[in-house]
Amino acid sequence: MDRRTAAAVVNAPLPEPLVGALRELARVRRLLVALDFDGTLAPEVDSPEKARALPEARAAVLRLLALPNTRVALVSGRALRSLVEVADLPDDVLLVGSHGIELRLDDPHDRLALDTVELERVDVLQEVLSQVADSIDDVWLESKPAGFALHTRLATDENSRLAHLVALREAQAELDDLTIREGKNVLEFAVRSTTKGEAIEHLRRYLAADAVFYAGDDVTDEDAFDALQAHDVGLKSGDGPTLAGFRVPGPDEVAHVLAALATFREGDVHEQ
Ligand SMILES: O=P(O)(O)OC[C@H]1O[C@H](O[C@H]2O[C@H](CO)[C@@H](O)[C@H](O)[C@H]2O)[C@H](O)[C@@H](O)[C@@H]1O
Repeated sequence: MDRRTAAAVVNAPLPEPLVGALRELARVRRLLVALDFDGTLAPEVDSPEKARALPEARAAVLRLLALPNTRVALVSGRALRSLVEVADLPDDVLLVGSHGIELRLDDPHDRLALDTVELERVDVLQEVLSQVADSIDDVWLESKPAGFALHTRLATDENSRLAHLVALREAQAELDDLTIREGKNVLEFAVRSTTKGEAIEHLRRYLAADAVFYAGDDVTDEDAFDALQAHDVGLKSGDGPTLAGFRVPGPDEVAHVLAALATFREGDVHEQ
């Protein structure tokens, strides 16, 4: 799509039911805006460290952050450290990393503490999965505090399938009760089982939020959509089955929706 067509798509009016839902949501007293990062705020790229939120999405997030009783959280599969780097947002953005395992809320000293058994299991996982990544072309391993992501984005379909098969077989032969998640060109292994849905429930309680907006694009975001309640709004970015109430084609349109939510909420604040 060329830039003019893309601009026309993004500036196209949002569907009326979505606009109505955003207007309603903008009126609640305490609002949580929870956002997945890759594929939602940031277009997908080959190197995870190069991913950045679209400028329009970042601008909308900053507008939301400036509003009273409005908190923004990033809820990502990335390790917290990686999320902090690529997101580059102010410290009052709440962060959830590793699909819910890591949290950085308002206390910057909060740290994930794995017990000895978990640490040993991470070591075993590293040994097994490194061997898989080292033995198959264009497959690489991303390290996270409680596990690993086996990336196959640049591998052939055949090598990607092979990497998944061998990694599953070898990891499960060594360790039981692993949490295994398949995402976009990635297979993730963790020694803890927390989900993005649990993270949403935790954030809702932590903030005493009256309603939640959640946007996400991948399979693990479905846990978050599943945790939404009747008065919340879920927005799926891109294709694939979803529990979300609304869908847009991708990050450009997510940015448009966030800007609309900011505009409605700014209007309501001025009316109060
Ligand atoms: O929950 P998210 O914020 O969407 O994070 C999910 C995974 O994102 C990253 O991988 C994905 O995005 C990369 C950059 O666009 C892409 O190269 C890769 O193919 C995707 O799987 C991240 O590296 C993972 O750790 C996250 O779990």
